Amino acid sequence: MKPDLLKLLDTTPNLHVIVIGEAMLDGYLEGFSDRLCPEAPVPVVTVKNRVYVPGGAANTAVNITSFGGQVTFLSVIGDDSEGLQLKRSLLEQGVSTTDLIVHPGRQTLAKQRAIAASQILLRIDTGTTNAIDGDTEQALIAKLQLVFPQCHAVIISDYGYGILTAKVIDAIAQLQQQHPRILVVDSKNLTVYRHLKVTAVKPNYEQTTQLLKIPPYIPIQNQEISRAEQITPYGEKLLDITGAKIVAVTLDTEGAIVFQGDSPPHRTYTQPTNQSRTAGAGDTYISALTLALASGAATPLAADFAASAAAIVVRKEGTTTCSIEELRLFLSSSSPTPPHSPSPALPLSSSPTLQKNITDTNQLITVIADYRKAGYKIVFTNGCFDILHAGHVSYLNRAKALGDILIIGVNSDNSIRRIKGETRPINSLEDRIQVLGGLACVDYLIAFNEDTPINLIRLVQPDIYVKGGDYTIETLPEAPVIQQFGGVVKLLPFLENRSTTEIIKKIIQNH
Ligand SMILES: Nc1ncnc2c1ncn2[C@@H]1O[C@H](COP(=O)(O)OP(=O)(O)O)[C@@H](O)[C@H]1O
Ligand SMILES: O=P(O)(O)OC[C@@H](O)[C@H]1O[C@@H](OP(=O)(O)O)[C@@H](O)[C@@H](O)[C@@H]1O
Repeated sequence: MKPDLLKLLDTTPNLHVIVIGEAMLDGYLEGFSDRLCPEAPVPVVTVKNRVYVPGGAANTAVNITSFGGQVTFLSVIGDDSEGLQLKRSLLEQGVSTTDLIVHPGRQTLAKQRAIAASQILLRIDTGTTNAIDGDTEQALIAKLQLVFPQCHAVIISDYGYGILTAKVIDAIAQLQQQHPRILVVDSKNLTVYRHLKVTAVKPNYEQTTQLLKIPPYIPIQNQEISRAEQITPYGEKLLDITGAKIVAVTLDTEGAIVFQGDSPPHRTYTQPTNQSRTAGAGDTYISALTLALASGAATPLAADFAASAAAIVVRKEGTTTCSIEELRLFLSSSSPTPPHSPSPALPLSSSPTLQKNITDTNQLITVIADYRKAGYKIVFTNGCFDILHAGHVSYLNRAKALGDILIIGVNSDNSIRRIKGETRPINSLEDRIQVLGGLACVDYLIAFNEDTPINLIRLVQPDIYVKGGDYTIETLPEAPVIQQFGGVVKLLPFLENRSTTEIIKKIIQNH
């Protein structure tokens, strides 16, 4: 359970958000390709299915609606078939098109992808990209003036295709002075919004390096630093360049890093989806961030909310959104995924189950602190888990059910040798961690080399410490330590006739 984040879901439906920016029509032409074009060495795609969805700023508007918010969508489209299709798609997704200005002199922006065998082979962009004319500008400003005083928040979704002209930006600045609102900007050129002193900006990594005029990070062997590490020292500079109160830098597979005033940067992590074919994860992120800030959430909570929504959409294909129900399910799920899953910078091996393995106690402390802040109950247990059997699995599932996050201290090979003799363990620490990591109930694993887990327990300070076997509270050496910091000890009996020693005996007898 993530109580604070879940509470936000109750407030977002009451919010009215203006989205202003470039409406696009995203097209997905899906088919197959079994030959090359005779005129040029390019694949011929036989289209079997066409899907059209709102894109660009229109995707942000749809995202607000899908979170249950009320949206006024301000944009300019052409009087053409793409414009008609876009209106239809917006209406299908519950976004009113009454505030869309149709300008016969413009061609609606459209981005059509040709897809075969799940690969985007080509994107064709069409539409007018120069600035809107004076009359359209005035009409847009008039609409803004009408709705601005009634809204809770404004999102500027500026792809640089002519809607956010200097006059429109100035009009927003004036309105913001008269009726200060949560004002969040996603723009390829954030510097032009500096004088607005906006609430938040959301550059992605590429835009951030451009803002900072630093070269994008290219990994060099043996000098691996993450993009988050590269950007972290620039928090103050980014706040200064953009004039924003909050700068949320989204880093695709690395999650996001959020800067605000003198507070330490707030980092969110994501489960990297390397083959992600999602378009508009940034649109989802900014929509959720804006709604959370408009609900009065503190910045770290708003950032976690946005990261959770983005984590949902990146599992989907194409231009897509996250519904309030999906988010509720995600946030209620007891199995932790982003925003708090371990950083991809952790020692990963080829196996995803090893992502649960923490080798650095500082990392463990950070992870636990984050969960605590969000109101989670930490359960801790420890053991050898050599040759995992049904008794272990049932025990661990019951341990997990006692709280939210299950952390296991796993005895190192040396500590098992000392406790159980030279012939043990049968399986190495790496293998035991790999097997335990495959269990859905296990959230984090950390090895310990001492004979008892007492030092680890002092570090974790679990809400609930679980121990199996024949102990009583009186005979359990860890019990006084747990009780010292207010934790609870739970003793769970093992299943009968299930033990690693029994398995070893059986193998020796029968084979
Ligand atoms: N491939 C991915 N795997 C996991 N999460 C992702 C991936 N791409 C994006 N995200 C999530 O979506 C957020 C916004 O995505 P990003 O690509 O940084 O922005 P934009 O879409 O604006 O370029 C990220 O902060 C991250 O949480
Ligand atoms: O900026 P260009 O490439 O010209 O046009 C925008 C597109 O790249 C896509 O950008 C995505 O946003 P994200 O940038 O993924 O958040 C979404 O808004 C899509 O709907 C949109 O088609």
